[in-house]
Amino acid sequence: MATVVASGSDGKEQGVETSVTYYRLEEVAKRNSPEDIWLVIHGRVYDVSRFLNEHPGGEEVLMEQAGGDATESFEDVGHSSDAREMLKQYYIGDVHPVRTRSACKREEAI
Ligand code: HEM
Repeated sequence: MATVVASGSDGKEQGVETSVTYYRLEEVAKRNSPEDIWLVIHGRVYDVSRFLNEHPGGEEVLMEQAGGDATESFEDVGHSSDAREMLKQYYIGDVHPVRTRSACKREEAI
């Protein structure tokens, strides 16, 4: 009796078709209060509102980066792979790849 193991040879694993929400930096910048705080790390947007008082590095450092690009400070700390894994829980979308007028119009039309 042979056992055939399907190993996703077509490469269509989950995640391939998922849609991404894009946020403009202007939108992210508004989320800078302790109740509503977003950060950008490596072009991805994270809503860390519910993580503020759980962050082992304290809430102050997150507040300092609120609404902005925290990539450099995140990397400077040398966060562990556990910390990087945690990012997924707070991921809400990507930074809008293009900031041209036509791209914005296209987005509004969707
Ligand atoms: C959603 C984003 C973040 C997550 C999930 C996160 C997670 C963590 C975790 C799990 C630790 C414990 C140490 C480790 O495992 O590396 C930590 C420590 C720390 N984090 Fe973050 N962090 C985030 C963003 C930031 C940002 C933007 C800063 C900005 C400066 C920062 C500064 C620190 C500092 C200073 C420590 C303490 C390091 C130490 O005492 O050794 N973190 N963070």
